[in-house]
Amino acid sequence: MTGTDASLPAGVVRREFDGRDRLATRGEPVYGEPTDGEWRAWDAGRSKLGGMLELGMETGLSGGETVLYLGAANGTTVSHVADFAGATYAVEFSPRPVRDLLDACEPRPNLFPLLKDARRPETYAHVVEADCDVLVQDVATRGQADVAVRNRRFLADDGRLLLAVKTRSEDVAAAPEAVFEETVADLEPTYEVLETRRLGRFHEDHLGVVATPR
Ligand SMILES: C[S@@+](CC[C@H](N)C(=O)[O-])C[C@H]1O[C@@H](n2cnc3c(N)ncnc32)[C@H](O)[C@@H]1O
Repeated sequence: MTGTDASLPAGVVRREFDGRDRLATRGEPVYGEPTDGEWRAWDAGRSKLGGMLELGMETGLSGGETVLYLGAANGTTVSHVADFAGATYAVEFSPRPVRDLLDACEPRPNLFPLLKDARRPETYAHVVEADCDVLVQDVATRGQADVAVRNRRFLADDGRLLLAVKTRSEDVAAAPEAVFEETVADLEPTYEVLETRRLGRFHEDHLGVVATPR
């Protein structure tokens, strides 16, 4: 059974895998996820964006968007994004996961891997197209708000930032709430924050943020 859900982008459905209702996209499998015909389960426990969609956050995604994805790792989430989006630029600075990312890119002509540091957007500004619709960020590094601010230049004025903030990447000792507040405060001059939600059920100590450029 496949169900469409108005809050999900076109190309993302709810579908039953092994008796469990899961998010799914259509594409080649990447990380050993269950498949059913051309559908592949999107494991929200391994994907912050998947968790944001599962929790019903208003991501503004409708399908077909141009996406800049920061912190692509080995392609788990960005491969699902490329299954429903348009041109998808995947930035990752660690060479090891990029080898797997290249495999995920092979059957996806709209997915472009960039072995780059997301703190240095000037190093990929010549490749990424202007006015992206969506900036997805999951870098799990210190200075997550600063990375989002630096990459604002790629977003259209009415675009969306979909950010996963990991508290322990900022300060292992600080209370998660304090880190979340500080991160949102650092975003505020550059972005209007539309929604925040703890991703707890899927990702401990992570905050999902939806924002739009000011
Ligand atoms: C939590 S993992 C990302 C998981 C991935 N988003 C997914 O859901 O499939 C964080 C990734 O961010 C990468 N990263 C951290 N700092 C970075 C930076 N400054 N530039 C690019 N990538 C970075 C790490 O190497 C790591 O692969």
